Amino acid sequence: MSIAKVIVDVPTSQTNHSFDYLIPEGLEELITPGVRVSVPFGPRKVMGFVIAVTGKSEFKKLRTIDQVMDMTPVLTTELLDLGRWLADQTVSFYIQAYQAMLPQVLKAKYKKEIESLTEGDLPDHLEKLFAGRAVISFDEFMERKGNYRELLSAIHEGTVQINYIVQSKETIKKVLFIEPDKELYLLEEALVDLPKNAQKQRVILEFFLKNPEPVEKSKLVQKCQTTSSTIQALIDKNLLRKSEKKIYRNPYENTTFKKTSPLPLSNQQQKAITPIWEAIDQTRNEVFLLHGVTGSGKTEVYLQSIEKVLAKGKEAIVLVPEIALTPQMVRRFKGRFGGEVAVLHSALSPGEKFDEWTKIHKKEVKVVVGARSAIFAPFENLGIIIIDEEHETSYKQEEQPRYHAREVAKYRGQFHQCPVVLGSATPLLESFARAKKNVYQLLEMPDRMNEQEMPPVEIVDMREELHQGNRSMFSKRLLEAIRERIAKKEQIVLFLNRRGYSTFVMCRDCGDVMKCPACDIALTFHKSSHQLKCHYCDYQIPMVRNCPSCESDQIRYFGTGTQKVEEALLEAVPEARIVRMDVDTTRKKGAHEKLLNKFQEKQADILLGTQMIAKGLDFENVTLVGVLAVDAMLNLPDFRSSEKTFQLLTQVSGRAGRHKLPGQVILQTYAKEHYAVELASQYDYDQFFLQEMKMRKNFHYPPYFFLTLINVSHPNQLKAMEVTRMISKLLYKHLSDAATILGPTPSPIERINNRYRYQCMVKYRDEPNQRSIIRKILQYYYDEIQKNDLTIQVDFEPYQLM
Ligand SMILES: Nc1ncnc2c1ncn2[C@@H]1O[C@H](COP(=O)(O)OP(=O)(O)OP(=O)(O)O)[C@@H](O)[C@H]1O
Ligand SMILES: [Zn+2]
Ligand SMILES: [Zn+2]
Repeated sequence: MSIAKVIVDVPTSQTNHSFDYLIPEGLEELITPGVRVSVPFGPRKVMGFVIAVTGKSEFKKLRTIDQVMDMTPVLTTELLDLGRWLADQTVSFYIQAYQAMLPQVLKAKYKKEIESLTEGDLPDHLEKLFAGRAVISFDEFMERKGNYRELLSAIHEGTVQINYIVQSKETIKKVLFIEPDKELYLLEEALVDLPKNAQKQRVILEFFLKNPEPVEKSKLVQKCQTTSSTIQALIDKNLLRKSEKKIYRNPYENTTFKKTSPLPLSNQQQKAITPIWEAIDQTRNEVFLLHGVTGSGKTEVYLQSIEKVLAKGKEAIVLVPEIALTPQMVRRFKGRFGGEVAVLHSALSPGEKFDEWTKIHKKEVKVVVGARSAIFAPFENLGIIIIDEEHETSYKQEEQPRYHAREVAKYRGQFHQCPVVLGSATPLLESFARAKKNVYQLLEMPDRMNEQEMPPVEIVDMREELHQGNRSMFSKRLLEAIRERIAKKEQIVLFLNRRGYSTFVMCRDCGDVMKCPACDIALTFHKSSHQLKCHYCDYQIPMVRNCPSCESDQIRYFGTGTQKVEEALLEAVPEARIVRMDVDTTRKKGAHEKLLNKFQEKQADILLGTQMIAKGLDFENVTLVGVLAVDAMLNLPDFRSSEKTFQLLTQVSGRAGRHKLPGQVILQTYAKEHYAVELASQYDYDQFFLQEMKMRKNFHYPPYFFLTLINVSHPNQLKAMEVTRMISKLLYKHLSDAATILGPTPSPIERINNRYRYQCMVKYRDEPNQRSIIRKILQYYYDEIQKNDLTIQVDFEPYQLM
């Protein structure tokens, strides 16, 4: 008796364990761990993942698996274990973890078909089923009681394959091909016999005599300047035939990638890469922190590390933040490794993502470059994992399972005994601290490739501007510099810092920002109550009229949009040709690339945008980078606001003067003396690290303490508050005395979609029981979550504190 242990697609705490099902006869070989099945569950049929197969069960009456959904496992045993670990770490359901590892399309409904790949005969039963056809539906195979064992061995031999036919339109791309239906000499004869007036048909036949391969119909029409009816006429004569092919939609199809070869490494690159190469050679797991300034040539180090891995027949995962996954970036990897590379990012349609994933699953590629979820690429022989811009917050998933790709990378690195490389010009404080303690091996690349100094940074004090009567958002200095570059036909990147929303209160006269005395984060202005509140603890004061430091009445809250900036800029510099890049202008697919191309081809002088232009861009002609309002980020109610500001300023500055022309950076701020601004302008990461670590120590933040953020929301404000208070109480009671529980307090964004949001936060160093306590709390509220519209989110080591 064979029994499968199945995790069913019913995400509740009662069902968060495996269920035993009988494996029907004949399916024993097919049903292996990692395969999805359809099983009866209560009155319904649900999908489930087989996680193990055993010979016995402690239950007497077992139901039987209804159908098998995959012919080959979609999750490897490594990923099955990883999913379990992930669910435990993030206090989510096993099913959520498994689903997170697969492309969206596999969660939807789809049909399967079996395609014959052989010219010769298939095994008996199959041959009969196929009856000369190239493709049959899987349903037919089931209905006619096909032989699974035969099918499976045919799959292993590669004589048939299973195709997933996804029913949403955008996910399939079938292309019509035309090819000769007769031997070539017969085509030649037909050509001679064609009537004189069949000139158009003649062109097509001549084409095929020269190129007898199947050709896409649309290309044929184009190449022969012909029409469908002419082609059809030849098909009717049985000279040509149509065939449909499912092809991989290659999102970069129309881009040609120039083949690049490895560059001779600079001294610092050589020094950095040697220990990575050694780890690859010795099949040894180690985490490297590659700290290299912008333009130091980190990417080349990645490329040549991967080359080594490929030479050993192994595979590589490269993670790049979503917004840095530009065609420029993709080009660097495809240029070096060509068809070995799959690209996974969110701008692809579900179908395209599925195609890329399939290439990985079928082992047709050896390198994947992608955003966060690419960390789950089902490779089985990993030789390296690289995370570029490791400090980026987009590596943390902000829904269940709330995992961080870095932690998953470390897990997989250990499993495969391969190196994990974290690269950044501004490593996350926690990572740098680990490197200092030798938990990670630190690799430093302090110099730029072009051996130029980093571009000089000029800080403009916007308070001064105001005092001199300039109330606009551009300083005189910045406008002057912009005009100068336009006159010289050089280009400008203007960066508007506008992350999230800005409700901090600042004095425009002296730059003072209202902060919580206990938590050192900016207070948030609440319009409804006219109060200033801290979002970590419950400190609050009435909104002030005058600045407590300088008495000025120029105290107000802050924020502006890119569109407004564009208008103002055009007024000030009418000759400027501006490309604006923000969420609005890049909504359409391909828009991002188009805008960048426009700028690249110098059809614009100024690239104006938000964070999406801060990273990865490399334009030769950019000599000026301007940052309009540094302060918006500096004053987010987030203990990482200084660090994020430092990172962002460093990244933005890194866009200037990357090639021959010298660059310059102008930062506009009301907080000239802030250490994050000052040290960023000096590119002094080490000093920033020391200063920031002091703050973290004083106020008990990471890396000295860990945080857990619990967010409760409900349409009724009192309810949300009450539940949060109860949770705080329970945590206080069950955690150790060394843990601090802050709150309950309203979340920085107090209400979303008419739901009130409250939060509490745990600061702790070591609470081994925390996860099980939180699981119990969640179970306690289970009914209310199900029936009473309550949500409770738990975020371990949160990155978003809104
Ligand atoms: N060994 C080398 N020889 C010559 N040129 C190189 C070499 N390595 C890198 N470069 C070039 O130097 C420039 C900067 O390198 P790269 O973009 O890899 O730096 P980076 O550290 O990844 O920068 P960023 O963090 O800003 O993205 C690129 O134009 C790259 O082609
Ligand atoms: Zn003031
Ligand atoms: Zn506070």
